[in-house]
Amino acid sequence: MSEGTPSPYEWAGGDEAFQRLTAVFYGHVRKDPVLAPVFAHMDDEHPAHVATFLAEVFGGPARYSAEHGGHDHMARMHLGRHITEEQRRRWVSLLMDSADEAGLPADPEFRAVFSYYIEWGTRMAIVYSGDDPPPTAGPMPTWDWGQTPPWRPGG
Ligand code: HEM
Repeated sequence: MSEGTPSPYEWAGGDEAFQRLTAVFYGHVRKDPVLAPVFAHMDDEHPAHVATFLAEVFGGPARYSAEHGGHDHMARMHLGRHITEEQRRRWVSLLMDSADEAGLPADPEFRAVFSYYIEWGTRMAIVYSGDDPPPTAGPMPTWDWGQTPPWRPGG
Protein backbone atom coordinates (compact mmCIF):
# COMPACT_ATOMS: atom_id res chain seq x y z
CA MET A 1 0.00 0.00 0.00
CA SER A 2 1.42 3.39 -0.90
CA GLU A 3 2.48 5.62 1.96
CA GLY A 4 -0.25 7.91 3.21
CA THR A 5 -3.09 5.64 2.11
CA PRO A 6 -5.62 5.58 4.95
CA SER A 7 -6.51 2.18 6.41
CA PRO A 8 -10.03 0.90 5.66
CA TYR A 9 -10.76 1.78 9.33
CA GLU A 10 -9.78 5.41 8.76
CA TRP A 11 -11.56 5.47 5.41
CA ALA A 12 -14.76 4.27 7.08
CA GLY A 13 -14.62 7.10 9.62
CA GLY A 14 -12.85 5.46 12.58
CA ASP A 15 -14.38 4.17 15.83
CA GLU A 16 -17.42 6.36 15.59
CA ALA A 17 -18.41 4.88 12.23
CA PHE A 18 -18.12 1.27 13.44
CA GLN A 19 -20.09 2.07 16.61
CA ARG A 20 -22.80 3.68 14.47
CA LEU A 21 -22.87 0.64 12.22
CA THR A 22 -23.35 -1.93 14.98
CA ALA A 23 -25.91 0.22 16.82
CA VAL A 24 -28.07 0.29 13.66
CA PHE A 25 -27.36 -3.37 12.89
CA TYR A 26 -28.32 -4.86 16.27
CA GLY A 27 -31.42 -2.65 16.28
CA HIS A 28 -32.51 -4.61 13.18
CA VAL A 29 -31.30 -7.93 14.57
CA ARG A 30 -33.51 -7.56 17.64
CA LYS A 31 -36.59 -7.28 15.40
CA ASP A 32 -35.64 -9.88 12.82
CA PRO A 33 -37.61 -13.15 12.96
CA VAL A 34 -34.61 -15.28 11.96
CA LEU A 35 -31.98 -13.58 14.18
CA ALA A 36 -33.85 -12.28 17.23
CA PRO A 37 -33.96 -15.72 18.91
CA VAL A 38 -30.21 -16.21 18.29
CA PHE A 39 -29.41 -12.93 20.06
CA ALA A 40 -32.11 -13.14 22.73
CA HIS A 41 -29.54 -13.17 25.55
CA MET A 42 -27.10 -10.72 24.07
CA ASP A 43 -25.32 -8.46 26.48
CA ASP A 44 -26.04 -4.71 26.22
CA GLU A 45 -22.36 -4.23 25.48
CA HIS A 46 -22.44 -6.66 22.55
CA PRO A 47 -22.87 -4.06 19.75
CA ALA A 48 -20.01 -1.96 21.13
CA HIS A 49 -17.74 -5.01 21.45
CA VAL A 50 -18.41 -6.10 17.88
CA ALA A 51 -17.68 -2.55 16.70
CA THR A 52 -14.34 -2.64 18.55
CA PHE A 53 -13.59 -6.00 16.97
CA LEU A 54 -14.42 -4.85 13.43
CA ALA A 55 -12.43 -1.64 13.92
CA GLU A 56 -9.34 -3.71 14.77
CA VAL A 57 -9.84 -6.03 11.78
CA PHE A 58 -9.90 -3.06 9.40
CA GLY A 59 -6.71 -1.48 10.73
CA GLY A 60 -7.88 0.41 13.82
CA PRO A 61 -6.41 0.21 17.33
CA ALA A 62 -5.87 -3.30 18.71
CA ARG A 63 -8.34 -2.69 21.51
CA TYR A 64 -10.38 -5.89 21.20
CA SER A 65 -7.12 -7.85 21.52
CA ALA A 66 -5.93 -5.78 24.48
CA GLU A 67 -9.19 -5.51 26.43
CA HIS A 68 -11.61 -8.22 25.31
CA GLY A 69 -9.60 -11.40 24.85
CA GLY A 70 -8.78 -11.15 21.15
CA HIS A 71 -9.70 -13.48 18.33
CA ASP A 72 -9.87 -16.64 20.43
CA HIS A 73 -12.38 -15.02 22.76
CA MET A 74 -14.51 -13.89 19.82
CA ALA A 75 -14.41 -17.40 18.36
CA ARG A 76 -15.37 -18.98 21.72
CA MET A 77 -18.42 -16.73 21.97
CA HIS A 78 -19.86 -18.69 19.02
CA LEU A 79 -19.13 -22.17 20.39
CA GLY A 80 -22.06 -24.57 20.30
CA ARG A 81 -24.48 -22.05 18.80
CA HIS A 82 -24.80 -24.08 15.58
CA ILE A 83 -25.26 -21.08 13.30
CA THR A 84 -27.17 -22.06 10.16
CA GLU A 85 -26.62 -20.80 6.62
CA GLU A 86 -30.00 -19.06 6.77
CA GLN A 87 -28.94 -17.18 9.93
CA ARG A 88 -25.56 -16.31 8.44
CA ARG A 89 -27.12 -14.96 5.25
CA ARG A 90 -29.55 -12.82 7.20
CA TRP A 91 -26.70 -11.51 9.39
CA VAL A 92 -24.76 -10.48 6.24
CA SER A 93 -27.82 -8.97 4.58
CA LEU A 94 -28.80 -6.87 7.62
CA LEU A 95 -25.21 -5.74 8.09
CA MET A 96 -24.99 -4.54 4.48
CA ASP A 97 -28.30 -2.67 4.84
CA SER A 98 -26.96 -1.17 8.06
CA ALA A 99 -23.77 -0.02 6.34
CA ASP A 100 -25.96 2.05 4.00
CA GLU A 101 -28.13 3.35 6.80
CA ALA A 102 -25.17 4.24 9.01
CA GLY A 103 -23.59 6.12 6.11
CA LEU A 104 -20.43 4.05 5.74
CA PRO A 105 -18.53 4.95 2.57
CA ALA A 106 -20.33 3.42 -0.41
CA ASP A 107 -17.43 3.47 -2.88
CA PRO A 108 -16.74 0.16 -4.65
CA GLU A 109 -13.29 -0.27 -3.09
CA PHE A 110 -14.35 0.14 0.53
CA ARG A 111 -17.44 -2.02 0.11
CA ALA A 112 -15.41 -4.73 -1.65
CA VAL A 113 -12.95 -4.91 1.26
CA PHE A 114 -15.75 -4.74 3.81
CA SER A 115 -17.74 -7.54 2.14
CA TYR A 116 -14.62 -9.67 1.69
CA TYR A 117 -14.01 -9.81 5.44
CA ILE A 118 -17.70 -10.15 6.31
CA GLU A 119 -18.12 -13.10 3.94
CA TRP A 120 -15.06 -14.84 5.41
CA GLY A 121 -15.87 -13.87 8.99
CA THR A 122 -19.44 -15.12 8.92
CA ARG A 123 -18.44 -18.42 7.32
CA MET A 124 -15.78 -18.80 10.02
CA ALA A 125 -18.43 -18.01 12.66
CA ILE A 126 -20.27 -21.13 11.45
CA VAL A 127 -17.04 -23.13 11.93
CA TYR A 128 -16.55 -21.69 15.44
CA SER A 129 -20.18 -22.42 16.29
CA GLY A 130 -19.81 -26.20 16.02
CA ASP A 131 -19.33 -28.42 19.05
CA ASP A 132 -15.76 -29.16 18.12
CA PRO A 133 -14.14 -26.12 16.49
CA PRO A 134 -10.36 -25.82 15.96
CA PRO A 135 -8.50 -25.41 19.31
CA THR A 136 -7.42 -21.89 18.38
CA ALA A 137 -8.91 -19.34 16.01
CA GLY A 138 -5.40 -18.12 15.18
CA PRO A 139 -4.18 -14.53 15.13
CA MET A 140 -6.52 -11.58 14.86
CA PRO A 141 -7.52 -11.24 11.20
CA THR A 142 -6.58 -7.94 9.58
CA TRP A 143 -8.01 -6.76 6.30
CA ASP A 144 -6.29 -4.18 4.11
CA TRP A 145 -7.16 -2.90 0.66
CA GLY A 146 -5.72 -5.87 -1.27
CA GLN A 147 -6.75 -5.78 -4.93
CA THR A 148 -8.89 -2.67 -4.53
CA PRO A 149 -7.01 0.29 -3.04
CA PRO A 150 -8.85 3.62 -2.94
CA TRP A 151 -9.39 4.70 -6.52
CA ARG A 152 -7.93 8.01 -7.54
CA PRO A 153 -8.96 9.46 -10.88
CA GLY A 154 -5.96 9.40 -13.21
CA GLY A 155 -3.80 7.69 -10.58
C1 HEM B 1 -17.87 -11.34 10.62
C2 HEM B 1 -18.76 -12.00 11.34
C3 HEM B 1 -18.88 -11.93 12.85
C4 HEM B 1 -18.17 -11.17 13.75
C5 HEM B 1 -17.03 -10.20 13.48
C6 HEM B 1 -18.70 -11.47 15.05
C7 HEM B 1 -18.21 -10.94 16.22
C8 HEM B 1 -18.59 -11.33 17.47
C9 HEM B 1 -17.95 -10.90 18.68
C10 HEM B 1 -16.74 -9.94 18.75
C11 HEM B 1 -18.59 -11.50 19.70
C12 HEM B 1 -18.23 -11.38 21.18
C13 HEM B 1 -18.69 -10.06 21.73
C14 HEM B 1 -18.08 -9.77 23.08
O1 HEM B 1 -16.85 -9.84 23.23
O2 HEM B 1 -18.87 -9.45 23.99
C15 HEM B 1 -19.67 -12.28 19.14
C16 HEM B 1 -20.61 -13.00 19.87
C17 HEM B 1 -21.72 -13.57 19.31
N1 HEM B 1 -21.98 -13.76 17.98
FE1 HEM B 1 -20.84 -13.12 16.48
N2 HEM B 1 -19.72 -12.39 14.93
C18 HEM B 1 -19.87 -12.67 13.60
C19 HEM B 1 -20.82 -13.50 13.05
C20 HEM B 1 -21.88 -14.02 13.72
C21 HEM B 1 -23.02 -14.69 13.12
C22 HEM B 1 -23.17 -14.92 11.61
C23 HEM B 1 -23.86 -15.01 14.13
C24 HEM B 1 -25.19 -15.71 14.08
C25 HEM B 1 -26.02 -15.61 13.06
C26 HEM B 1 -23.26 -14.59 15.39
C27 HEM B 1 -23.78 -14.76 16.64
C28 HEM B 1 -23.20 -14.37 17.82
C29 HEM B 1 -23.79 -14.57 19.13
C30 HEM B 1 -25.16 -15.18 19.41
C31 HEM B 1 -22.86 -14.07 20.07
C32 HEM B 1 -23.04 -14.02 21.59
C33 HEM B 1 -23.87 -12.76 21.92
C34 HEM B 1 -24.20 -12.66 23.39
O3 HEM B 1 -25.05 -13.42 23.84
O4 HEM B 1 -23.62 -11.77 24.08
N3 HEM B 1 -22.06 -13.98 15.10
N4 HEM B 1 -19.65 -12.16 17.79
